[in-house]
Amino acid sequence: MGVGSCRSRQANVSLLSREARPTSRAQATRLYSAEDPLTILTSDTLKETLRNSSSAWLIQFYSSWCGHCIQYSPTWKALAGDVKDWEQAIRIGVLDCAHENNFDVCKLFGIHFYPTFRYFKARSGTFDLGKTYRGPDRDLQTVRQLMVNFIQNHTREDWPVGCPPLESTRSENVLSLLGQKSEQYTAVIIEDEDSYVGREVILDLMVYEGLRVTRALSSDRALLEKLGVTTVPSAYLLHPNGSHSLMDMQKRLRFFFSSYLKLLPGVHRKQANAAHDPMHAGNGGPGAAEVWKEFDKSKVYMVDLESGLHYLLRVELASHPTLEGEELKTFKDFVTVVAKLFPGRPSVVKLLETLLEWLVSLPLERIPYDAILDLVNNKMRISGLFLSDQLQWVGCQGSLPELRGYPCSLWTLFHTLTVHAAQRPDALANTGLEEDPLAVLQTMRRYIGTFFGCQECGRHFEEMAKESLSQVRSLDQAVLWLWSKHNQVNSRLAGTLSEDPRFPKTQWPTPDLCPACHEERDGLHVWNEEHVLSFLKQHYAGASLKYASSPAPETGGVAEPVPPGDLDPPPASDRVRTRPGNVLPPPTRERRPRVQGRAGEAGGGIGGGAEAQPGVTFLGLGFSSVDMSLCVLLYASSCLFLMLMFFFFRMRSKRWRVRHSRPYV
Ligand SMILES: Cc1cc2nc3c(=O)[nH]c(=O)nc-3n(C[C@H](O)[C@H](O)[C@H](O)COP(=O)(O)OP(=O)(O)OC[C@H]3O[C@@H](n4cnc5c(N)ncnc54)[C@H](O)[C@@H]3O)c2cc1C
Repeated sequence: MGVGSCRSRQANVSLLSREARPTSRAQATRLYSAEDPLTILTSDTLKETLRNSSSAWLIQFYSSWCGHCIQYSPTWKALAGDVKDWEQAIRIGVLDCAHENNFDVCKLFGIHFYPTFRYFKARSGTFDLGKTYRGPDRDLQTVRQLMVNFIQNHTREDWPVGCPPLESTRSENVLSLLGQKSEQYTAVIIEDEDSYVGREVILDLMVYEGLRVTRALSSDRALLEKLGVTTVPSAYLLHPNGSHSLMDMQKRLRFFFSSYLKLLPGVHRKQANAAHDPMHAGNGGPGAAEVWKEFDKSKVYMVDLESGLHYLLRVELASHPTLEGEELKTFKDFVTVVAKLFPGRPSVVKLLETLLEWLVSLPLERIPYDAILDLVNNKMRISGLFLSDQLQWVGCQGSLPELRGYPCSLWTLFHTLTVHAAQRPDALANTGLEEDPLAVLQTMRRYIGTFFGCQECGRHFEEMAKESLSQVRSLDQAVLWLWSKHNQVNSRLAGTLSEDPRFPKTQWPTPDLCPACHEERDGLHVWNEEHVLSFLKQHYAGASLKYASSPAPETGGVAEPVPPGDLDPPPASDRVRTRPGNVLPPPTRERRPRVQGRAGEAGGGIGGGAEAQPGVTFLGLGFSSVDMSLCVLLYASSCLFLMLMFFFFRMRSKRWRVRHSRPYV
């Protein structure tokens, strides 16, 4: 890119004293890390990487001491994230010429200024120094469009292996497909000749299967007329069943077109491991072993949150035999936050509140987790306390048993808690956590770091927290912080094996959920955070929250999967009212935390099975079935006693009357 901003100091650097080198080395790793969505190249890897590469490359040769390079690095990272899905066509790399190991290779490639941007063609068998970009404009959109141009400069012979054709198609090619059945969708982006939207959408979708994207030009009048296109860019969709229609887009932007197409049913990211692909798995179809429950992705399901809480309290934490010190403090804070903010059904909230009261009243410095489990399992049989011990995923169900589930519910739980903290700022009053906008996030951070089973996830989360959590100043900012960090994780995990092909990791909320959240500035997708915040509040605390009837223990049967249609709101009145007919767990000592199969699997739970005993509420007091039996017994014996007394006195008075009615002789 034109005249570099910092002149190469290779000669000088090589003369640096040994003392100066560690600084240079430390800086060399400062600008880019393995977490960034780009390839960090070195003298050992550069030539080998470029030789016969199946994709083209755009490499920034930078110097970590160069101020311009430092300032430009966020743009470069954003660009790399933006075009991550183009990797089979063109890849983004960096090489730090300030690193002493790289001096030679930078010299070999003739790098004199930093940063220097070089394009390298795909499938080049010979040593190639690349083509330097010399334009003055380095903004993200310009560079991205240049990448498209560069790909198009390839010939048929050296065309990147996985890259689909980018040239426009002719009307007859599109018209001949109308009404034809096919195994996949075909999307046609109709646009002006100088527009990049079509080519960018083609590249965005190249790692997805179940769909082919092509582009046609607005100058093709016959096509526009036939398809009824009046404005460009537009997208026309041909369905596998032969039907076809114009795509109804809220905004005619690349991000909107791409997101819409990625979310079409049957369209999913190609997996490196086909075993993960539900379309290729066993007898086919997602959740073949499970009963798949249709659900509404614009809703949050209480059954997911409660299943997550069950797993967290009875399985994840139960692997710690005792809690003490920092662990105990983290657990207490976690229970405080959920007891005060969890928008659950009364029986669950009452259980959490009882657990909190118990923890607060206990002066112990060390608590065996079994004691906590007894309470979670309601061994004391306090009426109105109940948390199902069945794992039932609805919004968090995965297409394979190992995908989604608990981690999905954990994210959902913490988003819900941050939003409820922002909606009800007084909820944490008198807990020691009040007035702290970071209360929920710090609790989450400590929970994830201390207890979350995925240690690597905890390490990544801690890095993000260290970097920016201290900048959060308000409860609203806390909501947005967690949202943006979750998106960062989504972006890092897109295309990896933990991604469920049926639920691709996208930047969330997608345009179909919140069109107003998305905007475009200078060709780059940007978030409208005001709209994102109100969307999150509505999604995690508003009408989107769907309450599910938990397994119905009253029936004495095994819990049924909860169909989304059966999801009812909780009693609106209060959070601690006992639900009539609530069920208490059996008081078995041997009771262990149990992880059950997905919904639909057989198995009793706390609430499933003949052991369940109903309780009753009277004047706000909970009575267990034992209490009730004693009452009945007492009542019956009192009646008997009164009747006996009645007959006794009656007989006595009769005898007395007979005696006194005799005339004195
Ligand atoms: C703290 C934490 C760190 C993790 N780190 C890693 C890791 O390093 N490596 C790894 O492989 N896995 C990690 N995981 C697991 C991973 O993030 C996913 O949870 C898992 O792969 C399941 O993904 P999912 O498709 O169900 O969606 P999830 O990412 O779990 O999201 C659950 C639901 O939240 C909503 N959502 C999505 N994005 C957002 C957002 N930005 N803001 C608000 N709501 C959103 C959507 O409705 C989505 O269905 C982590 C999980 C947690 C809780």
